[in-house]
Amino acid sequence: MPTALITGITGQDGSYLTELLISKGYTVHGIVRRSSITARGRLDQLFHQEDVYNKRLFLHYADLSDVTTIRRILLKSTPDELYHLAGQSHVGASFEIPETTCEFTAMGTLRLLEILRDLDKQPKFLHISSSEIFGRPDQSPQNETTPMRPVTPYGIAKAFATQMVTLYRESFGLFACNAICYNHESPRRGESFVTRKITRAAAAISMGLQKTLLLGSLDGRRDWGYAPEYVEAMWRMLQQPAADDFVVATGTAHSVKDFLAASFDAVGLNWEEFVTQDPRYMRPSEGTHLVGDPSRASESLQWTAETQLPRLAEIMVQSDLDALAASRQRAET
Ligand SMILES: C[C@H]1O[C@H](OP(=O)(O)OP(=O)(O)OC[C@H]2O[C@@H](n3cnc4c(=O)[nH]c(N)nc43)[C@H](O)[C@@H]2O)[C@@H](O)[C@@H](O)C1=O
Repeated sequence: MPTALITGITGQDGSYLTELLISKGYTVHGIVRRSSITARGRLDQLFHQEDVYNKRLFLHYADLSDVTTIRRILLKSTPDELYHLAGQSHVGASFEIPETTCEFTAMGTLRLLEILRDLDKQPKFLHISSSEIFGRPDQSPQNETTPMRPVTPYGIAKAFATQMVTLYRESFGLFACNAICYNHESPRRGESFVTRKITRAAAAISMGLQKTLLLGSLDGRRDWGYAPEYVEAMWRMLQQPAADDFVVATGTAHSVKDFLAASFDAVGLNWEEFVTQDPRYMRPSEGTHLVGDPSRASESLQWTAETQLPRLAEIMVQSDLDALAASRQRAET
């Protein structure tokens, strides 16, 4: 059975992708950044399956700047497929830490490509790119040929990495793909991203645990899909006869206000009574009109995003309600 290596395995996408690959019979190696807190909660279900952890799922410590260790992990695990999901993924934070963002997101990707270039057995490579590379595009929806016009440090770092992946495919013959992913959410989304911040607040307010929700700009429109479906598209990309780039998106844009309405509707509340705008969450510059055209993915991968608003918000709110109820019960016993 095939072997995969995943950078960013402990993240939202990494955990869903690991579950998908394990269910398909893969052996999965994951690279984990060493830090004082080991945030592996998203992989919990797999750790508790006796025939999986340390039998078909192996974790290795390495930082994306640690070339010698990454090379050693690649040489020892000899993966057939390498999914590169790691990086500093918060667009707002990239204004505070542009250098760190470029270090991990841009240079981290280049370093991996350079290691692959020297390997005798080169795995198929998938880089998770982002709609942020388009920034303020001239055309809407965007597809794989839309020119990149990033307007955030994160988007600029992703544009660099995306272009490098294309270069290594075209000039060095690597089987290397960019999954140009639009926003994709789930109950495992980090709480600092707007969707999860909203669904958690809607759940907490409805349970009397929170009074208000502070947000930044409500004008943004995003193409929000469901993360477990997006990792399926990533896997399908590496099963193609030739490497290519694919937009992974629903094709429909919604506003932050739409997401608020769907989430607060799910608990029978009106969001306008609880939301206050706070300049601390405003960004110096924002991408606009970001909505993807997933036609190529639909035609070549037979992939379509199924879950959209309001269902997406309902799934996330229900999960937050369940988690808050469970933690309240633990506190009471
Ligand atoms: C495709 C792309 O998708 C994600 O990046 P993002 O689109 O920036 O996602 P977000 O959830 O941080 O913001 C969405 C919108 O919501 C607005 N917004 C308002 N108030 C708050 C607020 O309080 N927090 C946040 N985070 N956003 C807020 C914010 O200004 C923006 O207009 C990442 O996965 C990224 O890695 C990626 O690649």
